[in-house]
Amino acid sequence: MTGTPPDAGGAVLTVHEPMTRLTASAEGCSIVTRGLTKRFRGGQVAVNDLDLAVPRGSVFGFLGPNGSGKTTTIRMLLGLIAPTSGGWELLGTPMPGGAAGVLPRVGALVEGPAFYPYLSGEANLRRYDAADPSADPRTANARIGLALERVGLAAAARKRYRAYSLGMRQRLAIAATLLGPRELLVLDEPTNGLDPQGTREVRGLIKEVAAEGTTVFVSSHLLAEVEHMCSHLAVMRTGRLVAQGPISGFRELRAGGAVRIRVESPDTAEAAAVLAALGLEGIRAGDAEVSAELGDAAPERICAALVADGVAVRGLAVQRPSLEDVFVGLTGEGFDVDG
Ligand SMILES: Nc1ncnc2c1ncn2[C@@H]1O[C@H](COP(=O)(O)OP(=O)(O)OP(=O)(O)O)[C@@H](O)[C@H]1O
Repeated sequence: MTGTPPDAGGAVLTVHEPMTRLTASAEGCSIVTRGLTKRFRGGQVAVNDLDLAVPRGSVFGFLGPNGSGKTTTIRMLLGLIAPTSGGWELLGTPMPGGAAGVLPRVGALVEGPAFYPYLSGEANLRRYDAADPSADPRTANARIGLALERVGLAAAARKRYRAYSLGMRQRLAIAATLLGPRELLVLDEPTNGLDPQGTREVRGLIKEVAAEGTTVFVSSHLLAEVEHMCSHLAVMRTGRLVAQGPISGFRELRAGGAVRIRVESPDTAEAAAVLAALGLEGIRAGDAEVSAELGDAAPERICAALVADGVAVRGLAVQRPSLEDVFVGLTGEGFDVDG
């Protein structure tokens, strides 16, 4: 394989445009995929030639619009479905051959676990624990107690599941993934359907688990969520990886994006003409505002030119691109910013 080495925690952002091939080495990575591809019967290519490198110890946001292939990728990683081609490693071990040794060290939340509404949180976890052949029944109490403690449900352990809030239910689902010591946690859209309070709870919990040294791989279609939680990001678009790297790299991409000047005015045609006469590019006119790329122009000169031309200026703002703009540029689609 040729091309860019994987970023295993450095400051390099790989933007796959045109698609570049990672020399994905397992060193320093909890997850590595090489050319991972899934074509469903019927011809749909859900994941296309995916090269991921997830640094050990990272909180890795796997971001993409609905249908971009996140769940399919996660299901392949966990051995729930077989890839059409390509390979992958978990915790430095080639898969699927190493599954028996590796999967007990990996906690996963893909489809929400089925809990019994009339049983307590603790009793539900006990059922989960009992179903795990690798778990020693003699230490079940300690394991369950610790898992409940870690997700902040120790006080509500005896409450029935049906009395739990949405956030508590999801924390219990995460507790079920933490019944053993895990080096890697894989969570598919863990805050989907949660209210803001539940989202905060789960986000806080993920940060705590990561602070204890567990690598967390978390998928989301919500940009705002991963932005505040993750150290690294990968962005998917229709089954392909468009960029991956530390979040700082995405912020740099934003800093390098075009700064725009926005003029609020009822005289949009005149304002646009003044901006054009000043040599500004990328002019966009709306109902009561006009914007353009600022380039090297000084905002105060633009303001003076508008006023000198008799344009009624109601507002003037210099705008840096948001991280949202960066993603729209990478994926061609917007993300739900607030959920
Ligand atoms: N079992 C299947 N058979 C055929 N097509 C499938 C199957 N599972 C998923 N797909 C298709 O593969 C594509 C990727 O789906 P996937 O669920 O992986 O995306 P996603 O990014 O997780 O989206 P979402 O956030 O909506 O779950 C979609 O077009 C989906 O319709």
